Amino acid sequence: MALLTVKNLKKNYDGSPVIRGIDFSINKGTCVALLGPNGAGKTTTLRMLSGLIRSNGGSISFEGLDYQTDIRYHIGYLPQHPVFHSWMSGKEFLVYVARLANLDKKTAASRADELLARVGIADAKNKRIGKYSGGMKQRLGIAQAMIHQPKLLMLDEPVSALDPIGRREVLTLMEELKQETTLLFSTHILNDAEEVSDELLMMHNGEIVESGPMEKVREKHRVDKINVVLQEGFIPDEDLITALPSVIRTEVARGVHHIFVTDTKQARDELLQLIQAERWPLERFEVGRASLEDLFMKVVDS
Ligand SMILES: Nc1ncnc2c1ncn2[C@@H]1O[C@H](COP(=O)(O)OP(=O)(O)OP(=O)(O)O)[C@@H](O)[C@H]1O
Repeated sequence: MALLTVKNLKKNYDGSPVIRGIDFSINKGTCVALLGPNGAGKTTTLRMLSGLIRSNGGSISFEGLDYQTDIRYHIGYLPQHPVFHSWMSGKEFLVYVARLANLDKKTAASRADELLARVGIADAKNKRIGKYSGGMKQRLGIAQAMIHQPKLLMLDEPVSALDPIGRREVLTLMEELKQETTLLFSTHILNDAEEVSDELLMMHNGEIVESGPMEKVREKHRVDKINVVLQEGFIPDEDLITALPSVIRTEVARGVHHIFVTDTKQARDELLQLIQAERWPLERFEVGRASLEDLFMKVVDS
């Protein structure tokens, strides 16, 4: 059974639809990226799932229970802009959050220590949060979301505001956490979705425009292309390339000829024959894979 099922979920703001009747489900043990540009409706969706705001229609169920039953206890949520008391230490903050989640004093302290170690900031547990780096704060935020051992961990844009080091720290932590819990995170950064998640929910203008396992989605929107790099300074006759039966069009960027084709196998043979016959100084030849960005553009344009 799916852990979370969403059916025809809607949200309006000031009478205008922001979430336009979305459907999806999340299976236990998966890591799902809710991917979409700014304003697509990701935060609004996560806020409805976390029980922070009400929907204007549709249903959300968790392990078969509808949201009339309070299922918030099963969900951990890290908002896009978490607020911390900067004068508290990391440990004090987690104990405070644990007490709010109804854990007794002793359990709260041991759970705080366990989580500080889990997210890799145990050494800084007595340091004031005001002195933490962005990556450390985000890791503390994830620990906060996990305090009550939720079955589903939801993170809203967990790495968007971080510098490269912080991003790496948090992405590595997410890689580890996805082995232990079901994870749903939102992002507008295609690479992050690609790196961490197994499944995609692509959102655009309040709708889910594509969803499914990463590889399946890739396969469905496959763009066949071959990248060719010739010796620097050598300019081939582009017309010879576009005249090949399997070639649709070509683009040249930073010395790489991106050749979009109908059939990669046939195009590979035709291109290699041409390069050999014309004695072009070949440096690199690779059968390309569409980037997630190509894919996203294709999905939202179609
Ligand atoms: N409280 C609100 N009142 C009115 N409109 C809102 C409110 N919250 C969000 N919106 C609007 O709803 C739409 C979706 O916003 P949302 O924050 O869910 O998108 P998002 O995909 O999370 O984007 P971002 O990454 O920029 O936060 C936007 O047009 C936004 O302006």
